[in-house]
Formats: sequence, C-alpha cells, structure tokens
Amino acid sequence: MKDLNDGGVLVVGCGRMGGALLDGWIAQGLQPASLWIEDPHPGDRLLALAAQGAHVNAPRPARPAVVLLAVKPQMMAEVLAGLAALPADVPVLSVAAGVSLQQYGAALGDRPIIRAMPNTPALVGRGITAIIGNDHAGPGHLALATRMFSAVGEVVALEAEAQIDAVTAISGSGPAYLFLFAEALEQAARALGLPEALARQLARGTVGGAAAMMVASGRDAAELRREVTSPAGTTAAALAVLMRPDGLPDLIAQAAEAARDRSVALGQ
Ligand SMILES: NC(=O)C1=CN([C@@H]2O[C@H](COP(=O)(O)OP(=O)(O)OC[C@H]3O[C@@H](n4cnc5c(N)ncnc54)[C@H](OP(=O)(O)O)[C@@H]3O)[C@@H](O)[C@H]2O)C=CC1
Ligand SMILES: O=C(O)[C@@H]1CCC=N1
Repeated sequence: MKDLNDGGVLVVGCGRMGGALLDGWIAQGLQPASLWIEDPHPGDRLLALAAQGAHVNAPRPARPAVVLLAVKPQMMAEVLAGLAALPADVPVLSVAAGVSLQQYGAALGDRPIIRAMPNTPALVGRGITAIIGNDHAGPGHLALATRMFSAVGEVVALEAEAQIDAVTAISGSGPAYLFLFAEALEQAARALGLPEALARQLARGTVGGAAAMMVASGRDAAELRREVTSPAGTTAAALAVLMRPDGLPDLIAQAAEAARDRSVALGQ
C-alpha cells in the first residue's frame, strides 16, 4: 500500500462495491488520509472515513497514484467526462460491468486503463477479481492492480476482454446466487415446520460451512456432493428433484446467460 499511501487514491463512486474494496484496502493498511472519495450522498461509512482524514467530495489531488471508478455503468459517461483533465500517466481502474476498454479510451484518451470485475466477498478478504488492461497498461500497471485486488482476495488475469462479460455473470453476480440459495433453504426449513430462528441458523450454517469446506479441502464440488449422498438415502431423494433436466444446473445456466447478455447490453 506504500505507493498508494504516498500518491493517494481517487475513488469515484463509493456504494456497495467501492465501499467493500475500500474497507478491504483500509484493513490492509491504506490510510484514510490518502483517499479522495467522490459520492453524491455520503453515508455513515464515508462520514466515518472523513472523520479519520479521508477527503470526501473535496478538490482532487493533481496526480493520484490511481483512480478507481465504482459507479454504475449508466453513470459512467458523465463521470468520464469529468475526468478528461487527469494527467495521462495516471492509471484508471474500473469495476463497472459492461463498459469496454474502447469506451474508456474514447473518453479518457491514451492512458493505462484496467477493467476489473471483483465481487462483494472482498469485504471479508475473500473476493475474486478478474482483470484485463488496455494496450497502455504495462506490467507495472497490471502488477499494481493485482496487488490492490490481492489485498481483498484472489486475482485472475484474463486473456481477452471478451471474457469479462462471462466472468461478470459467474463471479461478479455469483454471490447473489448463493445468497438466494441460502434464502431458499431457510424458507424450505420454515415450510417443513421448523421455527424461524432455527431455520435461519441451519441455512446459514450449512451454506457457510459447505463453502468453507469446499475451499479448505480444495476438492471437487461434485466429489463432496457424492460423499453426502448415501445410496437410496435422503440426499438422493432431494437431488433427484434438483438435478432433473429443468432443475438447478439448467436454471443456473439460464441465469448466467441472462447476466452475461445484460453485461453485453450495458456496454452498448
Ligand atoms: N455490487 C456488486 O456486487 C458489484 C458491482 N460491480 C460494479 O460496481 C459498480 C458499482 O456498483 P454498486 O457498488 O453495486 O452500486 P452502488 O449504487 O451501490 O454504488 C455506486 C455509487 O456511486 C454513486 N454515484 C452516482 N453517481 C455518481 C457520480 N457522478 N460521482 C460519484 N459517485 C456517484 C452512487 O450514489 P447514489 O446511490 O447516491 O446515486 C453510489 O453510492 C457498478 O458499475 C457495478 O457494475 C462490480 C462487481 C460486483
Ligand atoms: O448486478 C450488477 O450489475 C453488478 C455487476 C456484478 C455484480 N453486480
């Protein structure tokens, strides 16, 4: 974090994703006083950061070490128009879905630009972020982005920008699919007659425990699933429903395709 603390980080948009990244970076040693944060309606998180020295909606530093764009894709054109005067060697990182490197280049000129697709588990240091840079992003810029996102989880470098719409559908949006699964499991527990608090405890404990076990063991999800499934037992009865032709795998595939298509559309 030393170069970021020395040069400063300009963050444009500090909602759910920008906020999760900032919390993760601060936990890793980024100083609030090195942050310039722009957001039209600063909430409690930003007010607390301002009290610790962060510059909230304040005049920008002339040459920050890096700029993070974390506004919605629909706001991006307006935000980019306000950044055209940024010195040409300042790298820009954007986490926005859909917006292409070509679109950033058209608005910001020839400069290092890196698209990143993180996810909200970054908040607890368990994010996974895919990155891809434009032709002006050299190894040093990619190394900087890798260091920043490594501070909040895993980082993968993409081979081609075209992959990022699919990545968005899988890991960017993916936490929501798992949270929906936890909600559904809790509802199912209640429908089976379990009290509300117990339903919640069982659903959260099971989803969290199974995910932690998969990661800690490094084993295939399919193998772990088979180990729970006793022949002619209860799990087999449930999986016969979930794995029918129009069951969960098919639904997830359809959902991911819809997310991928939406990512493509957001860039147009
Ligand atoms: N949420 C997620 O899990 C992920 C999100 N992303 C990407 O992150 C980006 C942000 O998403 P998310 O955090 O969910 O959205 P949020 O709406 O939570 O955050 C966006 C923030 O930007 C603020 N904002 C709006 N206009 C401006 C402006 N002109 N200048 C500065 N700030 C502005 C918004 O303020 P206000 O609400 O007051 O308008 C809001 O606080 C999106 O592009 C999304 O594609 C990427 C990966 C995962
Ligand atoms: O829903 C969205 O558009 C953003 C991108 C990935 C996760 N959230």
